[in-house]
Amino acid sequence: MSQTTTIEVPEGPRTVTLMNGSTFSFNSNISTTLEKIPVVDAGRIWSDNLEDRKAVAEEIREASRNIGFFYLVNHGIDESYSERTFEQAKRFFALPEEKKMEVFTGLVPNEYVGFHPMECYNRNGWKHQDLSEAFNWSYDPREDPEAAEDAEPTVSIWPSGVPGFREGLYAYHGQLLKLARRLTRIFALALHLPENAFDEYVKRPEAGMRILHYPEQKHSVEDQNGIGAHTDVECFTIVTQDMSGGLEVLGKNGNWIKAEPIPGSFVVNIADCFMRQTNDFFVSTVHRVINKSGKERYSAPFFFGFDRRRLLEAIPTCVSDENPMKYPIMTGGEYYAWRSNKQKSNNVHNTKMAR
Ligand SMILES: O=C(O)CCC(=O)C(=O)O
Ligand SMILES: [Fe+2]
Repeated sequence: MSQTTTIEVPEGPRTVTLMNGSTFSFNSNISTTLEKIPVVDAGRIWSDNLEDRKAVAEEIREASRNIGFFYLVNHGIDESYSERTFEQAKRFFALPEEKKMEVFTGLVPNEYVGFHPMECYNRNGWKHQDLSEAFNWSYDPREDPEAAEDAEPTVSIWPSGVPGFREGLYAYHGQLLKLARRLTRIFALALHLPENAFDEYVKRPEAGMRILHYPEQKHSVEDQNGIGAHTDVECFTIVTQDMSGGLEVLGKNGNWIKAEPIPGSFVVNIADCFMRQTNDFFVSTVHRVINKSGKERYSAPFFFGFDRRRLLEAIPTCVSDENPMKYPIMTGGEYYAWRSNKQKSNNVHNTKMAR
């Protein structure tokens, strides 16, 4: 999600500066499956036995500190929810551009919600704009079966005259909320904290979601991304991808690793707030999408983080006198708004509108 700009390096590795301020390099645009993304069996996260939950938490701990990505299989969410979401995505993206622009993201300050048109960002400053379009929506307590009484919604904008669109998307969102709250408990165990350590932080979570459409790649992979290399903003992301492939993860050695689709699985990745709060113990790994499948690709990432009213403080097991907190402390709300505005300021439609 975050925006990036390229520092031109004529030959050798390409270097990119991320929206969170850090810089990374990669060796070439070739991606392989030589390195493997770990597969975690989610069945045990629902076990009544604490030892089972601790065992799966240790697997997630290792994945989160080493590569920052893992597949989650056997998660228990019926596939009909993702199928319905992809049907709604196909329907929405097929609408005329003027209709989609009725919910243009530029209409909502400080939030990342609404429609992000095709080729409106160029996250890595490549020759051609990123070849994807997206629609984002956010947390609404009316759609959360476990909502706290005082929970306020974050604004979302919905297109008129598209019956079933909002309902279909929130049906899946509600299922993912339940899974994400459970995973938050497992992440607490993974950080060697009591299982309920983060419960208060996700009663009113930051829980935005998006549907994305990537047409078939038009230009060379040297000149265009589907979504350019970036890191996500919140604590962790749960991605549903179709069977097209194209999601790539940057390994520590600077090579791109393919996150090949595993039917019925999620791809889970650590995002920047968790990296900050764990003082870099968990890695928020750079990733991108280039759709070389020869067909349209659809995906649905769910971004989960802590209550925006709370401070993003250091996690106690990740700081010490020898290893003090590296990041300034601010509320979730301050951090999310800063990132949304930074990303959206690079939307070419905003520039056009300002002229
Ligand atoms: O489409 C995907 O598989 C991932 C998209 C993504 O990384 C994002 O929206 O942050
Ligand atoms: Fe992402």
